Amino acid sequence: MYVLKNGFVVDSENGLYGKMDILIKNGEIVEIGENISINNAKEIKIYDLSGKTVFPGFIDMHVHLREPGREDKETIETGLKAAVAGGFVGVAPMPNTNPICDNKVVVDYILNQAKELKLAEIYPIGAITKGEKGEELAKIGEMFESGIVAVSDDGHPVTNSMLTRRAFQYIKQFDIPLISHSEDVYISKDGVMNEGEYSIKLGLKGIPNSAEEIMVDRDIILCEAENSRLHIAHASTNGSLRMVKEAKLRGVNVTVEVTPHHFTLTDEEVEKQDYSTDTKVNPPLRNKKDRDAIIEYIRDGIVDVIATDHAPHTKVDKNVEYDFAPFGISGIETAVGLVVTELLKKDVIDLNRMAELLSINPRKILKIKGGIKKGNLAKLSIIDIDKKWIVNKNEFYSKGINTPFNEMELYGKPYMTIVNGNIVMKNGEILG
Ligand SMILES: NC(=O)N[C@@H](CC(=O)O)C(=O)O
Ligand SMILES: [Zn+2]
Ligand SMILES: [Zn+2]
Repeated sequence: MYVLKNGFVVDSENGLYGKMDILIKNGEIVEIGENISINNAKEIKIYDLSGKTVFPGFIDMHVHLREPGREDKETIETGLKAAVAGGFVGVAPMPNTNPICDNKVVVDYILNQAKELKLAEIYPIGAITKGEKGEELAKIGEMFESGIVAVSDDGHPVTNSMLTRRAFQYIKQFDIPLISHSEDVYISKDGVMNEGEYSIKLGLKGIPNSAEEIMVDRDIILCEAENSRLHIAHASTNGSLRMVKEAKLRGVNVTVEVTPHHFTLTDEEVEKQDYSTDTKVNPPLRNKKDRDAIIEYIRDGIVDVIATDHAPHTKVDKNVEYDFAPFGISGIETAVGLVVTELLKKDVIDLNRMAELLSINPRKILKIKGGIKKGNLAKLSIIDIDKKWIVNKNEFYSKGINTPFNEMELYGKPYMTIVNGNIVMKNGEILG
């Protein structure tokens, strides 16, 4: 039994906003209130959270954990350590592992690994198509029985529109979303960065916005026609978000996420960082207009979720010419700092909206229980909002140190992560 004292608690879903104590017993929240009186004080451990903000546990609904198959890039264990260090109580890993998570055996394996570790919780995403090959539907029904929360072929689009239409029809019975990696591969082919001023200047092949937007449009059309559920992954352009907004206004069941790297950086970074392959990501860092548009769509409520698309790679894989490096940024340990620095401190969002983007909305989309409420298991992200810190990739728990944010000064450091009542991270230390 322990009590979290004097933290500033933020959870609009449960009408909480203010300095409060939270009493936790056997993993459960048993009391929330101002100055909870503690009778037999000796048996109760007290954590003073003065100056810290207590959020309902953050869920990162888009990560790549690389296990099974590429344990040199990340394992479930290193990925979940990185998650709790980054302030997340749960993550949804994408199925582009080896083997692909397209059947119940892989889903069960992932769930079992995570259960033993007792770090962050894991909510697997199953493939839409067998082997993410885009040829025939995967065993979505049996994966759902095992516990997948969504389907996606992330890493690739499902190019065949008829097959995508069938997927939209099929998932309706499970009420799970199809998460779209929106990319027209004929348009993006061989591209390595955003198409524009900088791709020309740097002599690199560009990926235009249209490669993304055509598929966002297609998937909205298919979702609307089938009255199904769509979630757009890593939206990076003004056009993508404009189409999502229009679809939402029409009543289409579509949600959208953006990543910290897309709302923070632009394609200019490829030049600034001297062709560092840590700036290479899919979709690419876009121009300033698109970056500013993303921020406006976060401000006006159209963006539902901030997800990291945590994509760890080895140094060996990244340490090649720009053209040949894999796409991806290791992002789960810098996400909260970037949200605080780039959005909260700049008044794009407030504390309530931050809880919505990182906890309430991802839970709604994936149907995960949570929230700061009597009787619920304690899943909490406790953040030191005003703490300044400097990103040091060599201190990452993730095996992937492929970050374009190294040495950046940020506000907002995760202080404590509580999963099912267990304090799994405190002050940067993982407590097993
Ligand atoms: N985002 C990336 O640049 N890379 C992801 C794949 C993906 O999210 O599409 C990866 O798996 O490495
Ligand atoms: Zn993707
Ligand atoms: Zn991804």
